[in-house]
Amino acid sequence: MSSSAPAAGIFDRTASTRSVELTAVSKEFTLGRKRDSFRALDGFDMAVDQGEFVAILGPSGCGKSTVLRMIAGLETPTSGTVRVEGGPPSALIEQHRLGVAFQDSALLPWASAWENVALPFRLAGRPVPAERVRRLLETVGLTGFDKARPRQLSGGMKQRISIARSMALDPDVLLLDEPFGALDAVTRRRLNLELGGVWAAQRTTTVLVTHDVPEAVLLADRVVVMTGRPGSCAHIETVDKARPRGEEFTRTPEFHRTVDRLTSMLDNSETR
Ligand SMILES: Nc1ncnc2c1ncn2[C@@H]1O[C@H](COP(=O)(O)OP(=O)(O)OP(=O)(O)O)[C@@H](O)[C@H]1O
Repeated sequence: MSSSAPAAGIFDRTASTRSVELTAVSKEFTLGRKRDSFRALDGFDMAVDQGEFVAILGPSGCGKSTVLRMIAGLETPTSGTVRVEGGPPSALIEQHRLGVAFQDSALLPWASAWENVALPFRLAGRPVPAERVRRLLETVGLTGFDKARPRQLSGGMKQRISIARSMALDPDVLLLDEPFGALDAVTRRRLNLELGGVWAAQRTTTVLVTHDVPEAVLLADRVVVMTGRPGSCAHIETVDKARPRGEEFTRTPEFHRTVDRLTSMLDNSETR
């Protein structure tokens, strides 16, 4: 079901199918008045093919969110390059071809579920296609909640709206940073299965940052395991399992072996 490979060489794929590419990326942050700097990422390489789902696992503080923020154009590398769909991240953002959902669902509190999902169309200055917004709400299981305000919804429902919103403009690349991190284990598992189903139908190129090893193995085509800070790529796991992947996949010995192997890698990763 799954296969391990050393970090080097696994991303040896044709450039024409490549969607996201980080090459020898390092990031230094400046801290405090003395302007001390510290290195968060060191020579990080990653490539994601079009239509691929890649999950990033790593110890706390190893730079996972920084990687995602670079792909989203919110941070720039100190050295190395970040290319998305063949150009700098800014090009994709200007064209509204990037979808983002983060841990805190960041919904507009005064707006209805429907208006929150419609927001990307308004920000892009496009007419809101009511039927598409309705279908997005249906896709994430929120039919009938279109008029509800975020405070009237559970945490899981808010995250579903956030994910529906990130998919609204049918982005070329979807970035998910711990989208289910604040949820209880049962809700998280259910939403994992739902996201897997939605994703299997759309196959949007996706990068997911997560602390949850089963979530990564269930959802991803490949799992990147990072070293401790400064973060680099320690290992890549290919999860070679057909989609859609249902709950039965999570009960297979292969699933548990892969989860155990990646968990022990994370347990052993130390700050360099
Ligand atoms: N804007 C910033 N200025 C200074 N340091 C930063 C900044 N952003 C991130 N860092 C630091 O860079 C390191 C990596 O942060 P990042 O949030 O990317 O890690 P992470 O792997 O996502 O962590 P976690 O798993 O705990 O969420 C951390 O030590 C963090 O404190």
